[in-house]
Amino acid sequence: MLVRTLMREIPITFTEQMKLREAAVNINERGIDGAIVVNNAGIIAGIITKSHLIKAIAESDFDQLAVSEVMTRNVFTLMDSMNLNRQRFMSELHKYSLYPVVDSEGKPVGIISRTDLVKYLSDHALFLAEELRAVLDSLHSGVIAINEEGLIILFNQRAEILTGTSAANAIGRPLHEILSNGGLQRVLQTGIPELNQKQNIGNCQILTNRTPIKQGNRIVGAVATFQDITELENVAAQLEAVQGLKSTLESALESIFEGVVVVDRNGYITMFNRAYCEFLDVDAKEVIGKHVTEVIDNTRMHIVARSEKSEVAEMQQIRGSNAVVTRIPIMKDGETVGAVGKVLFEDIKDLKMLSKKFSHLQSELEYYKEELRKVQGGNYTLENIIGTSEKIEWLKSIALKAARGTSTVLVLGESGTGKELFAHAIHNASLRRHAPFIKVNCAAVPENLLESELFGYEEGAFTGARKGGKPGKFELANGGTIFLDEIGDMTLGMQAKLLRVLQEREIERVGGTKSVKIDLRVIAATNRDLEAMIEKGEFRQDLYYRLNVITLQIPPLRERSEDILLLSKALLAKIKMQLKCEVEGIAADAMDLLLQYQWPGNIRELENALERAVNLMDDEPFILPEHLPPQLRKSYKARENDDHAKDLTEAKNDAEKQAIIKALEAAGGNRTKAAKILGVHRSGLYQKLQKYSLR
Ligand SMILES: Nc1ncnc2c1ncn2[C@@H]1O[C@H](COP(=O)(O)OP(=O)(O)OP(=O)(O)O)[C@@H](O)[C@H]1O
Repeated sequence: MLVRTLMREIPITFTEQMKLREAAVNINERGIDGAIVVNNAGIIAGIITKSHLIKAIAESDFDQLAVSEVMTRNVFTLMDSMNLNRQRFMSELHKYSLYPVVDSEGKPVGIISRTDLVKYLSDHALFLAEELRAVLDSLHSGVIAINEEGLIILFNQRAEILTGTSAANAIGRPLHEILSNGGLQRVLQTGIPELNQKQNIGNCQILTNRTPIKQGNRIVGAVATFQDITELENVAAQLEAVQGLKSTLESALESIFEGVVVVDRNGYITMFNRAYCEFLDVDAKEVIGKHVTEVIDNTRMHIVARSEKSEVAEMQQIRGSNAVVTRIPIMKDGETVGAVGKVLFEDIKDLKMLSKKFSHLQSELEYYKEELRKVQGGNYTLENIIGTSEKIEWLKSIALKAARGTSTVLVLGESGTGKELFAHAIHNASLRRHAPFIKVNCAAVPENLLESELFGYEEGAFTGARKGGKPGKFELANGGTIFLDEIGDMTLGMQAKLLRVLQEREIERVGGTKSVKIDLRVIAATNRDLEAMIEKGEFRQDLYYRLNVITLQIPPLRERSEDILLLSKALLAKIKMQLKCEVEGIAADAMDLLLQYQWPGNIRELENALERAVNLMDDEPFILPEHLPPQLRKSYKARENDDHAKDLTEAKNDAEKQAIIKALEAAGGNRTKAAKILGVHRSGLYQKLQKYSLR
């Protein structure tokens, strides 16, 4: 339109029009998409292709226009490529000063004066330049271009943001002053594009494409586009982490033996592990995406996926098995977004088997605990005390009563009669049974160590004292029972200290300065005659009274021969288990020997005799007399020959018993008075009363 208007406004002669038409036709015939260039006077100045024309205008300084020169240069280039006669064209150039215009199809559409052409094109080009600038600035990518000399000629807004440099500051300056990375300079030199290059600009991760700008084959600059991929990289890193986690979880779920299923909020399966696939004989690919009710019988997963309540260890009939399952809702931001289900046991039978195995293991554990207790010094109860004799039954009943309280108990009796056994049994029948039972053998600990053994010591109390000190047995037994065995062997000095503990119920460590309250029950035992010791000044009477609150006088085995049979059987069973041997029992004549023997070593001696016998046996099923220790056989013969002596002892015992009964009658049942009548100590009378079962 503009061209047509211009044509009308520019006066042109008919001849000129003809000439122009001729020239235009020439161009048209050659099929060039371009324009004939005429000068101010309408003389044809040349022809120009559209692309060259735009370039020529872009490169021109319109204020000091040298279009004709530019055009001339381009025209010559064009003419050369078109094989046109340059001479002829040059002469035409002088004749006309007009610019004809052809359309994109090469048809001449008018003429334009040089001034108007320049004006038109310059208006148009400026518009183009502004439009281009707006486009470049709207790009999310940074664009930087340099010219042949490496000077920045293009720097869009995004490049300003990325580099923190304004375009005004950057344009015209060498690239390296703005960017440390010399990639663009390299591309300018090599002409080789560098695509998808990662680099850091400031804190941003940038993806760069660098390409050379070419004119023909000549590199006239280089352009780089920059894309900020920091966010993308962060997202990618997060995605990678999530992917890693997902695959770890998946492989963990795959490798466990229990079947696991995961459903979304609507009950559609999103995960189904290998174990579940095997259980149901299905393929994971087939079931994922299906509704859980289509895959698992009697499932409640879709219900749990909408609730907030877990269902733990529920029975569920799946493929004819009574499976045990657990269903747990998956919560996200306080909302249920799905559920995870787990088959704990494919069949309840497995659970039963497991529970059987468990109880088996538990009983094994109990067995080992029991064995350990034995190794650690026995843990007897009243039931372990064998014997049905009246004396033993009575003692057990007293022991039970003593167990209910906290009073000190004194256990008297010959060696091996079971004093320690009773001490244990009292502790185990008492409320203190879960607290420690601490035994101290007063005869076994050297005198100079007994004090620190019982009371403990503070650090630095004496040379060789352990760092940090050491608690004594009293402290260790706190809350429980301390069993002072062989109390008769304690020195008078220690007796005084023990008395203080019993009175004040507090102890002080050796080398310490503060007292510690203790709560314990004391059970003392001895095979010595404490009263005789008191008389000789070897045992403190006051301590004796403190200890002698409840006394258990354990009878020697010879005074309860009715227990020998039972004890022998029980002890033999114990020995058989320990030695892992087969013995059917004790032959009658061997049993006679056991029954008649006086057993100075009491039950310990009986146990040893039986153990010896078992070791001496060959293939005999029963213990025979010859397996028993010689002293038993000897004493049997001696006894046969010594019936009179036996009668004498019995007669003596009978007389003693009668004398006590009479004294008690005379004293009206008052034991202190009776003891005085008999001329014995009160405790001596008590012992006799127990001996003759006179209650
Ligand atoms: N009534 C009983 N039933 C079963 N075993 C018994 C009985 N009495 C004692 N024994 C066993 O006899 C052995 C000696 O018992 P214990 O050590 O209790 O005697 P004691 O009187 O404390 O001996 P000592 O005075 O030498 O310390 C132990 O092996 C114990 O198990």
